[in-house]
Amino acid sequence: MSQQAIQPDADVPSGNDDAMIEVRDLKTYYDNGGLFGGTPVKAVDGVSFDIRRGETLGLVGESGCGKTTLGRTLLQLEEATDGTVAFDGVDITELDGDELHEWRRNAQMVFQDPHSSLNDRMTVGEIVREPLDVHEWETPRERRQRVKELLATVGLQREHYYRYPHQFSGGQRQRISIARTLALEPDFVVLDEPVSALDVSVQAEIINLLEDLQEEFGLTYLFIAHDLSVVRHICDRVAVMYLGNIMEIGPTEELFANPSNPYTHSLLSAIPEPDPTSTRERITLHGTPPNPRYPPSGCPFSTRCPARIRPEEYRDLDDELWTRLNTLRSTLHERQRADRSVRERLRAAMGRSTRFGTVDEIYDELFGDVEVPSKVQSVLDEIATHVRNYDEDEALAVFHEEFGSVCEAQTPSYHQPSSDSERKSLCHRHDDEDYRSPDDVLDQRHR
Ligand SMILES: Nc1ncnc2c1ncn2[C@@H]1O[C@H](COP(=O)(O)OP(=O)(O)OP(=O)(O)O)[C@@H](O)[C@H]1O
Repeated sequence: MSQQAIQPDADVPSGNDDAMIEVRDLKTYYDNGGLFGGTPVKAVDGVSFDIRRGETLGLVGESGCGKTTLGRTLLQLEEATDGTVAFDGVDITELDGDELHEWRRNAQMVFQDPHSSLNDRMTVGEIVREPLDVHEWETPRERRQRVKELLATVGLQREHYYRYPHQFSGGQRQRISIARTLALEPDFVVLDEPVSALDVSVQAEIINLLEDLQEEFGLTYLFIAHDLSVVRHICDRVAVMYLGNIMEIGPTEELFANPSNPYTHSLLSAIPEPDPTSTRERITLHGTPPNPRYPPSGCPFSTRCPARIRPEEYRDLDDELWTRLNTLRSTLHERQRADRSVRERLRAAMGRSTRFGTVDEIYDELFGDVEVPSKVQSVLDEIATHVRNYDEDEALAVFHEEFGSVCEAQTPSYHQPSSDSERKSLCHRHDDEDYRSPDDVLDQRHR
């Protein structure tokens, strides 16, 4: 099988000519704007992908991984820090003023919560008409007429024009938002968790409406969602995001049936298994994602990855112990970045307990009930000495020296199973000359 590596910042060939939006090495950092700048939050940290005309691309990942920021940056509601977003060949990150105002007609967003996204002091008619007013579309009479048609299109009644949003249910309010979104006949719509806030019974109605509208008006969607079953139903392709990066992208059914990336494996494994005879174990993701202000070195997923590559001499170490060692690494990272107040330091110096557990507590918690070989124990002892001296940097250096691998030493490249494949996955393990594949490792450990 030939493997083709693409650097994350490379101009990724789309493999198809029907790309409506081409995103290349896009970064969106939030700067707190403090006096001395400070370290920015890397909400989107170098993503490249295409969105094809007429498709629905799903965007999934844990809370805080950068989905909304990415969606907003595609619409220029957030300013890109770096990279390009070409919309029908025009780099919209370069637009401003009148050009940006004019371009905005093409692209709209539907928000998660229909209760807070509609202005309760405006009538439904005024809300839906507002974009037409802003863009001075035709005459006021024609605008009113258009709004009434839009209300009918989304399954509301023309008489609803004069009512207020609070008179409507959640599902109806989301229909109002959708009507407003369609007012200027956009080509591209970002749907940011459009059904998450709705009752399950209403979710299907709104999903059906979105599918009908897509067909009728030839819309292209970016569908941001937590609920993977909805994504599986509605999306043609899916991008899986973690800590500002796209870990895997590919056709929905292929990706759900046969995930390539360890993060996709972990995310899908959280969905209840429909087959009761399946012997596959759930993969439990330990800890929370790292702070996007201080992403780890190497692979973004390395601190939690159930398939992290081990140094040769630890290949056969007990899996549970290996997991605990990874948890220790995450804990050291968190302590390294935590803002320790003067009071905390004083309490520690006086031997009183602090909100930072002592290293003995942490070791007891992590290693108290597992057998630790003497070689590992002596490294743990060395790490503990540095932690007692509040030198987490040195503790991590010792950790990486002994237990580290390519996963934290180098940023992985994207791999495609073959040059014409639509799948891409960001993981060192795809380099099958040197390592076992993610599938192999996870199958063995989680069967
Ligand atoms: N305006 C902002 N200023 C600073 N940081 C921000 C801002 N907006 C988002 N962030 C941070 O950027 C990161 C990505 O946030 P974002 O809302 O894009 O993630 P998400 O995947 O959409 O999360 P959720 O699923 O919870 O909506 C988070 O760490 C978040 O705290």
